Amino acid sequence: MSAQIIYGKQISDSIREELIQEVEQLKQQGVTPGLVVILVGEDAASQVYVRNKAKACEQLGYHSEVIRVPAETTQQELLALIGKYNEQQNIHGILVQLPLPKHIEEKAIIDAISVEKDVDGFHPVSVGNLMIGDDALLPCTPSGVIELLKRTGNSPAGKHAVVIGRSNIVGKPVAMLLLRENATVTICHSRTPNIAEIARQADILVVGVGVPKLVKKEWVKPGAVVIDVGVNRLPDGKLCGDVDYDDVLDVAGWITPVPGGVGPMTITMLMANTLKSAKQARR
Ligand SMILES: Nc1nc(=O)c2c([nH]1)NC[C@@H]1CN(c3ccc(C(=O)N[C@@H](CCC(=O)O)C(=O)O)cc3)C=[N+]21
Ligand SMILES: [Mg+2]
Repeated sequence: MSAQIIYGKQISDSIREELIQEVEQLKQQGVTPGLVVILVGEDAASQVYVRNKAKACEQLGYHSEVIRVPAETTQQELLALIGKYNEQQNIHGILVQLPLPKHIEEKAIIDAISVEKDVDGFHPVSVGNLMIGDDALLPCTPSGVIELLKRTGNSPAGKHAVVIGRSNIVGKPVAMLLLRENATVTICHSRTPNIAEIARQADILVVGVGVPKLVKKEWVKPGAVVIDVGVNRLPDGKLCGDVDYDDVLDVAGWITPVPGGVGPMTITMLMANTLKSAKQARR
């Protein structure tokens, strides 16, 4: 028996088809969704993501701007740039690619983005809205994970979901969304002594830690849904997840590949957030 593969790329394509319909309606009302992506410095991995985001904007007919500034850009200069786009009417989403160079305080940058345009869902107010359950722009990777589960018939309700990783961009928000979807949620991290044992209790296992091939078949309950959020660039240039895919394939019931799993969904949810923000800006 081999796991069913969750083709995030295909699911992402069909969501984009749905979005295109909505974009056309909005455009008839005179509004074109607009996204600006700001890239500080020359990080090679970031270049790929930024290119994929621009491609998605083109596919959906958004207005998109990619602003590349040098690694030496000061925090003050970056804040001024954000201030400009906060005011700019044709821009509905602002994404500053992380990580930033060390001399820039990430928190100051995230705080400066207007909540209405926070399409990453990283602003403290967005995070608070997520916690409370209010309508918010949700972080893209976590909401992509939920979409993958729902659209493959793996609704989290009543399931035991185990999240490995507690980052602000993946672990914590994905745990909160799973809770909102009525899963019973356990969060494991680097100081959890018996991770494999806990992971093996999961009906849904979500892994986002940045350790290539950490999760082996002994960590997985037969038939479990395994969602791999890891995007690790190996020395040979290949992408690899946090799950040892080949090892886990025969045990899991469902599994996301890397690439082609969660990654494309992240970008599609960014497009969905930008559209949502553009719709809200009409009023
Ligand atoms: N402010 C901010 N927001 C982000 O959302 C953000 C960020 N900073 N910094 C970097 C991470 C990483 N990230 C990815 C997006 C798409 C793919 C993606 O499309 N992956 C494809 C393949 C890409 C490839 O081949 O390199 C896949 O998995 O199939 C991966 C990773 C967004 N991030
Ligand atoms: Mg992926």
